[in-house]
Parts: sequence; structure tokens; C-alpha cells
Amino acid sequence: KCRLIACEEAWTIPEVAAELQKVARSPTQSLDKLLVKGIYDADHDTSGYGKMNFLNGLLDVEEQRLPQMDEYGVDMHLLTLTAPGVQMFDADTATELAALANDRLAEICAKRPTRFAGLGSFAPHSPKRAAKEVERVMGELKLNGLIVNGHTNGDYFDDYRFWPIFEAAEALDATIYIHPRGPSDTLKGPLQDYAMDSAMWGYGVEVGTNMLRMMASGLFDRFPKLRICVGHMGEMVPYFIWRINFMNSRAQKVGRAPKTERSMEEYFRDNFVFTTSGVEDPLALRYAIDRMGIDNVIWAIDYPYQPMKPAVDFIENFACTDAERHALCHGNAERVFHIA
Ligand SMILES: COc1cc(C(=O)O)cc(C(=O)O)c1
Ligand SMILES: [Mn+2]
Repeated sequence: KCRLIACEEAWTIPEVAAELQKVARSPTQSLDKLLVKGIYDADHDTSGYGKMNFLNGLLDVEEQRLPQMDEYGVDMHLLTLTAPGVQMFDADTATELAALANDRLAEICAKRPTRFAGLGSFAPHSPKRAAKEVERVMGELKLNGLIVNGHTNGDYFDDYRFWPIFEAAEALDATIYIHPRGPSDTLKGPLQDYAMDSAMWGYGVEVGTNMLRMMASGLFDRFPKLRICVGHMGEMVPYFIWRINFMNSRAQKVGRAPKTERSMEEYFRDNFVFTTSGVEDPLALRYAIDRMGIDNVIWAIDYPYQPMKPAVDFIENFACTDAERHALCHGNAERVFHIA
């Protein structure tokens, strides 16, 4: 039986949940508010999220999560502070709560080192303090990388103000997982209806846009060793990579996009890995492996938003070679997230 390490497993702490309840009751126009109200202020839910009761699953580690992992044969969860993380809070509160969540996560991983690994959080809107937290996460706390949820106050990661964070992560060989959150105020336009704000569509558009801005801006010429992980089978980019590459190369030739040392396809292949979280489609997974290479594809559940058993059945029934299974189920995760 193959070791199973699930790599986009959501979790939170009561202090972050309490602060998000304040956000739910605040006048913010952020599109994340729909989900935040539903999950963290369920009595005032208008999105239906309150009925799905994700909060218990997010707060829980040992009551339901671990017994289910035992029942379904999941060896490890790589735990991540769930979206939108601390990014809707003011920079000081965000910095403090990220550090608190990181301390709690380190305790969970130290208590059960063969069952839990973790990605630390930071406050992108305080980049210098965020870079320090990256160093603390990878050093003192011995966690396995970093998690962040897309834009912060509408700014994307091609913006030089975030670069101290990438400098620290690259120097420490720390992978940064870019998880979705609701599209930014400038992107949200027609994405506010029909539940398109989050997992069905807006999440993919939000992260995909961030990814393309990072690649097309030449960020990876500046940080050639920086490794980014994304979820949800690569947030639609693998399917579209030929067209993205063709059109960006053409735009560079006619001076419409900045010249870069490598092509978009090379940046995506060299500087990104992606997980299968929330996309339990064997054809999509086979295409992703064949198109981007098995070393770039990592299994994940996306618990508690995805139920655990179907995600385990999906990967155990997936037709692949032993070498592919080894890479998908734990080999790539061990390399990318420094898991022993
Ligand atoms: C932060 O809240 C989330 C909600 C859902 C959902 O299924 O509604 C999915 C994800 C996710 O795909 O990570 C996240
Ligand atoms: Mn997720």
C-alpha cells in the first residue's frame, strides 16, 4: 500500500474564526464576505455555507479528522490555515494571528509527526514582518512551507512590495502554496452571482490571474529557485498552457508584454507544482501528468470542503504506473514540503 500524504488540508483556530466573525459583520465589500458570513457567522448566513457546517471540520484535528484518516488509510494531512487566512485583517492583527496559528500548527505537528505536517501563514500586507515569519516558520518552528490565499487588498504577487517574502522563501527552499480566495474588488464584476464567487469558478480565475501575472512579469527571472504550489489541478492553467504560451510569446515579440528569460510554459513547469485538490476527475489528472510531468503533480483531498473517502477512492482507483503512484501519493510531497 502506498503512503498517502494529502497536501491541501484546511484547518483553523478559534482566534482566527472569531476575528473572521467580526469581518462577517463589518462593512467590507470583499467578495470573500459571502463565504466568511456563512462559515463564521452562520446565524446571518445568506450564502448557504452555514448549512454545510465546515467550521467544526476546520477546528478539529483529533475528533473526526484523525479517525477518518485511520479508517481510509490516509497517512498524513499537510495542514493549512484555511482561506482567506489572515488577509482580511489589518496588518498588525494579521501578523499576530498568523504567528499564533503557526505556533499552534507546530504543536500539532510535534505531537503527531507521522500524521501531520503544516504550512505556515504570514501577513502579505506587512512584507518585511512576513519575511521574518517565513524564516521563523522554516527555522524555529520546523514547518514544511508557507500558505497564502491569492491577492491581498487587491494587490497581486508581481508587485515588488511582496518580493522580500519571495526572497526569504527562495533562500530557505520553502514552497509557497497559493490557495484561492474570492476574486479581488477589481476582478469580482460578474462573479458575484450563482455561487460563482468561490470554488465553482471565481477561485480559479483569481489564482490563475495571480499565476499569470507572476510568470509574465519576469518574477521567476528574479527568483529562479522560488517554488510555488497551487491546488485544484493547477487552477485551469495546465489545460490552457499552449494558448497562454503562444499568446504571451507573440505579445513579447510585438512589445506588448515584457521580455522574459524563459517562456510561460517553462516557468509553469520549472517553478510550479500543483495538487489535485477538489478535482476528482481521472481524465483531468491523466492530462495534467502527461502535459506537465509527473514530478509536478501532488495528491490532495481539500478536507473538510471535500469529503475524505471519495478523494481516497479517486486516487486509489486512478490508472497509473507504480512510479507515478509513488510520486503522486507521497514522493513529490516529501520533496516539495520536506516531509521525512
Ligand atoms: C475557503 O473555503 C473554501 C470553500 C470551498 C467549498 O467547497 O465551498 C472550497 C475551498 C477550496 O477549494 O479550497 C475553500
Ligand atoms: Mn482548498
